[in-house]
Amino acid sequence: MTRAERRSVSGDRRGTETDGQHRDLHFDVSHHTVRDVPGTGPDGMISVRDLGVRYGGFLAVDEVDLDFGSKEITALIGPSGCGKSTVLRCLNRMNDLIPGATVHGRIGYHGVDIYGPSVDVIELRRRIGMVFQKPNPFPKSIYDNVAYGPRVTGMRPASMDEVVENALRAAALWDEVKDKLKQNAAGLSGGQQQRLCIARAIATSPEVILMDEPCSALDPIATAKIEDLMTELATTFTIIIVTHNMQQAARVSQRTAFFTAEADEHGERTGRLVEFATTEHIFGNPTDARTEAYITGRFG
Ligand SMILES: Nc1ncnc2c1ncn2[C@@H]1O[C@H](COP(=O)(O)OP(=O)(O)OP(=O)(O)O)[C@@H](O)[C@H]1O
Repeated sequence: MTRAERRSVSGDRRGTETDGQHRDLHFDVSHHTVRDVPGTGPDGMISVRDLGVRYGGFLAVDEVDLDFGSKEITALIGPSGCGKSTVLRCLNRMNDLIPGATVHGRIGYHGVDIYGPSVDVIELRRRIGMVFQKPNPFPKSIYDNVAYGPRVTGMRPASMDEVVENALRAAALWDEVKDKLKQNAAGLSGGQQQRLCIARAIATSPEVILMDEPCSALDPIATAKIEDLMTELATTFTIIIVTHNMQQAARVSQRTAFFTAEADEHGERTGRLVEFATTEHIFGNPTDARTEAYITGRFG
């Protein structure tokens, strides 16, 4: 099937649907046991085919094909404006929240088209959580921040205290906050707040955690802690991270996707995937000259 044919099959998806419209719809991937899949390579848990995104008339990114494997860390890198965050946001349909954003192509999650008509977007985002660039805890207690996701997604754990403790332990924050769980999260340091946001994402038992430049607002010590944490989390979760920091991509990820945006004859800069390979290959022996120029600091 050609790209054009695939596009007409999957069609354009408006980005203006609200979560509420999908609340009654079921997104059932429970028969897939991804935790049994060895994390040795892209196993197609998430497969992106011919993905493109428009913001109004502007084609921000196009023709993206990627496969993400379970329990590994994939880094999305490239110069500013090449569409890394846009692609990341498509993976749990966060672009639905941007008025005027339209998505075409296909994203399969355990073989289910996440833009399909029967997908429950709330459930999708429970399974594919997100951590943002700037730590954004809610103006609530540490405990309530972590309990928030399980509460709003209707999880009924036997013990919420246990869910909160486990998530905070997994985010390497428990020891620092266990005696002040009722205090407001705003009192934590930036690095602690970001680990709290990771705990908040973990609390809903996701399979995948998307991270959009999670360390860019942090100092080097807090960054090192989050990087260590990512490596630890990847034994349980699949992590996809957007980062500007190439050393970080090289340190933490097993696979790297390099994007760039070159102006076409009309001057429109559409982001495209240049190369997707093991991190070792991308940083040691890239195939494309543009990748090499970027990782050696000659452009971007
Ligand atoms: N909400 C939006 N509305 C309109 N255009 C947008 C929006 N978000 C992103 N864009 C545009 O889409 C293109 C890709 O942006 P995106 O943020 O995905 O790139 P990026 O590679 O993540 O950039 P950066 O590294 O600077 O964060 C850019 O030209 C950007 O200006």
